[in-house]
Amino acid sequence: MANIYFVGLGPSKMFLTKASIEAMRNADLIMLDKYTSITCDLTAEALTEITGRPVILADRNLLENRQREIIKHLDEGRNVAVVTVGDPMIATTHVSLAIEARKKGHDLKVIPGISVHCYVISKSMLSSYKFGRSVTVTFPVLGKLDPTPYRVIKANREQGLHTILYLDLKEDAVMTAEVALNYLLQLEKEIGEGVLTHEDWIVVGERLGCPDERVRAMKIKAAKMEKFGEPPHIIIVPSRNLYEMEVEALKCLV
Ligand SMILES: C[S@@+](CC[C@H](N)C(=O)[O-])C[C@H]1O[C@@H](n2cnc3c(N)ncnc32)[C@H](O)[C@@H]1O
Repeated sequence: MANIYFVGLGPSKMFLTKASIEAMRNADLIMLDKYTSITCDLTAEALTEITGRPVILADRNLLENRQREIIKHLDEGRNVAVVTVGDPMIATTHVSLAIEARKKGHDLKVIPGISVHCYVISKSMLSSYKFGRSVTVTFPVLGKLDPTPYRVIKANREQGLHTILYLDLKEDAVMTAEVALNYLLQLEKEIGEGVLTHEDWIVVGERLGCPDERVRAMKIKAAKMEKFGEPPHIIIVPSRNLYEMEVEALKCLV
């Protein structure tokens, strides 16, 4: 019987918690999830330096399809920490590994970290009670855009809710805010239900938690001219029925 820790690291080194460091130090082996998020400074080397433990980079294939190899470490008595940038259970795919390990009788410990989800809500100063379902803007497949983000923004707006847009991450491509915005405006052109207009506000978060972080509110017409910095980026599409206080808060981000 061994322990499997699912550890949230937060967005960058300075947001590591005591609890996350302690959990990693209790592990014999650290697996750093390298595919569900990206960060400016939470490298394998940085984690080894902080914890003194060996760190391996874990890709989607290992964490989703080769779970047996991880369970084998546990069966042989080694404690494993699966560590994720942000929170280990928010907008990630680690639950199935957690369930599998638990079914095999291993001890399951989840150590929350500051998720980009919470981080951007806080920085936007929009009402946290008014966030609806979040969604990922994905790269086109065979030249075709997935309309799901458009549909989700529409459904949220119909209920007066804000939408968080995660941007696609692939081994070889990271979606920027410019690209995501182009895709959304292309969907508006194709579907034409007036979900996104040039007068709508968006909030764009760039490199949250890093020294060069920026969180800015702008109208879509201005965002189209904007050059954003290095990724990762995240976007909020606020509802159209903003409280007066929310409007004032957005003005602080202009
Ligand atoms: C699927 S979410 C992973 C969420 C992660 N489990 C967490 O709790 O933070 C990954 C997406 O969030 C956004 N993101 C992650 N970290 C970010 C950061 N530091 N700054 C801006 N956007 C970020 C990007 O759009 C990225 O593709």
